[in-house]
Amino acid sequence: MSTFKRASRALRSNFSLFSTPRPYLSHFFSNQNASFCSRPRQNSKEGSTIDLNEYPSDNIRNFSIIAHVDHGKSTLADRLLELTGTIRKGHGQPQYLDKLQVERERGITVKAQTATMFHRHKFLGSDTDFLLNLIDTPGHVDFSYEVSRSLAACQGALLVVDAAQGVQAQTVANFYLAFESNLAIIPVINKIDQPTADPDRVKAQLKSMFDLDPSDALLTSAKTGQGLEQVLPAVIERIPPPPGKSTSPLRMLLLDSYYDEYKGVICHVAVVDGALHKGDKISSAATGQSYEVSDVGILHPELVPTGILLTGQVGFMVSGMRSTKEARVGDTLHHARTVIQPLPGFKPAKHMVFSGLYPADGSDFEALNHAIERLTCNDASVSVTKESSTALGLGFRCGFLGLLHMDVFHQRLEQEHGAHVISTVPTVPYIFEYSDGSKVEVQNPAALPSNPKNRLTACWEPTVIATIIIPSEYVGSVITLCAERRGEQLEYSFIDSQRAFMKYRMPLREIVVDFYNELKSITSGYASFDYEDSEYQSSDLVKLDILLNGQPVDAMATIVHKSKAPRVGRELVEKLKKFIDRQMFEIIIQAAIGTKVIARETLSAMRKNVLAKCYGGDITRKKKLLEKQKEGKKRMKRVGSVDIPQEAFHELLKVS
Ligand SMILES: Nc1nc2c(ncn2[C@@H]2O[C@H](COP(=O)(O)OP(=O)(O)OP(=O)(O)O)[C@@H](O)[C@H]2O)c(=O)[nH]1
Repeated sequence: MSTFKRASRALRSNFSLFSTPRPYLSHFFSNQNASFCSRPRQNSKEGSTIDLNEYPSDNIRNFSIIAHVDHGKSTLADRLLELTGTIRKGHGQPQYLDKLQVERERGITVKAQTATMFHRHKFLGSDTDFLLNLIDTPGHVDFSYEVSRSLAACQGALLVVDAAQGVQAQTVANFYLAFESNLAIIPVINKIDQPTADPDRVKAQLKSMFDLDPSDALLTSAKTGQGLEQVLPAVIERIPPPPGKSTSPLRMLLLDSYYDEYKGVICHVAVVDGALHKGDKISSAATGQSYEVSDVGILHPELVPTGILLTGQVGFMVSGMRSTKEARVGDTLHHARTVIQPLPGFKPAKHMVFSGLYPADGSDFEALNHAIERLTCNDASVSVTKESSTALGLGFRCGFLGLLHMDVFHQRLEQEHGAHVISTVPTVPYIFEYSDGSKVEVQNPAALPSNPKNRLTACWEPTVIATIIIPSEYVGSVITLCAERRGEQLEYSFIDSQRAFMKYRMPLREIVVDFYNELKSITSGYASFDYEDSEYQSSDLVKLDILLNGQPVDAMATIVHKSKAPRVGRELVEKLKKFIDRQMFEIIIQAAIGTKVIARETLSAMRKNVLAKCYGGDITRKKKLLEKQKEGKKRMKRVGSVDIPQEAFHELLKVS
């Protein structure tokens, strides 16, 4: 029996998810021939005309769309929004719910987004109006925290699988997130319009890996619209209504928040019990602070005030909170002066990589502080502590869920908050033990003394359990890659005749930098990869210092496995030589472990002349080049007497 089946069975015995049809299912099975009305409601609900009292919790369905990257979640969400008349067909903006600039530029979802839709459906023999809350989630492994938070507000999930690619690594991860949250899972085999689509093969995979009944799978094309009419009826019939009690005191879960210049913090909430009205006095279970609700409503998909949110409904609330310190994701909010049992909240985010963020211009520290405050309001999974560096001045040490998450946070700081940032080489959190018995967790290599007073006696590094799914012909090269990255094989099996499934325990630092790219390149893009954190393992680690003209640059220090130190040291100094501009004096670039130099390069003196290639040319062209150089200089950091451009810090990341 496959691991999946075993796990699935074990979990099933704990959660009894699919085995017994639930009461709401019995209706579905006896009404297979019901005629479903999938047209948008004639009286499409607009603005303040929406009366949420018409939607008791029995008429509410809360569901997420989960899938591997690019299997079509956001496109499917678009079609459902159109089908219900929530957005106009051909609104001109594909992946409507991917609103951030970074999401549009990269074509990926990084933030889960909620949208409320209204849909009339023949239920129990009569036309009934339903309120459906759809949450579109990210697919990339770095954002699975967003997925697990979204699932807390749902009773069901559409598990979307590409009809040609079949089950991939994040399909597996997301299935288990939904399964362990005891959600009703509706398999949706999407992209059936593709010439290489093979829905029967995907159905067989869903059966063999997750024990999902092939006849439950919906076949759709979010592109052509084929099969979409089955989706909302399935949501209504197969997903249970939210279980809360309308007569109990108010308890609502704070799902997400963001900062609005005019309104302050806007919170996304799920009302679990009771009801919330505009003007109510509410308290936070986490901080004990009280607020008055100045606005409340639904996301339809923009903010639409309704004055009320009832049991089971998901919407927004404005209450004068000012920062993340007040709007804590996972907090339970309740009416002031009522005693309630707080909701379980969310597991704290586990930070996989840490990096220093410094203002590109040292004097902008306060501006960066402000920008980070605002952005963490919308991304509570980032940890932030102040730190200082001899090379870069005052800045922040931030913990991220992965490198893509770090990159996206960096980009959002620039795009949404105008902050120019230099980020230092990311590191994973190591544990070091000294001869006096003390143990420290090191999130910043610079904090590790190069010549410590007490002798280092042991080091540990974090590991992950990596799941890799690949076409069988690439098995050999993937095994070689994993061995090079110090991986230990835990499982190797076949999903079907064409695809292999492997599990490895690997040091986290081996996979955070460039592992996925390499895996993709050796498998012609066919590999899919996911990981979850695991325990620490003992390791032989050393601190590698970078010195410029004999002076260590703390922001460039890194911790590496001893066996890899000579190669990494050599590559680092070679990269730096390429990226640091020649200056009026000679620069000696060295990599060292303690006092021992292991690599060295020399950059000879000469100032870079940006006009060198500008033969003739009029004065405006020369001025342009000089302006560009000036702009570039703003992004430089002076260490001692050496100017280091931001790209040098970025390039270090790729090597180390
Ligand atoms: N042929 C075809 N292409 C589709 C279909 N659905 C989505 N696509 C395309 O697949 C690509 C990815 O679609 P998205 O909706 O962004 O996928 P996603 O799962 O939301 O992606 P992430 O948010 O990055 O995980 C886009 O180019 C879509 O146009 C479909 O049914 N058929």
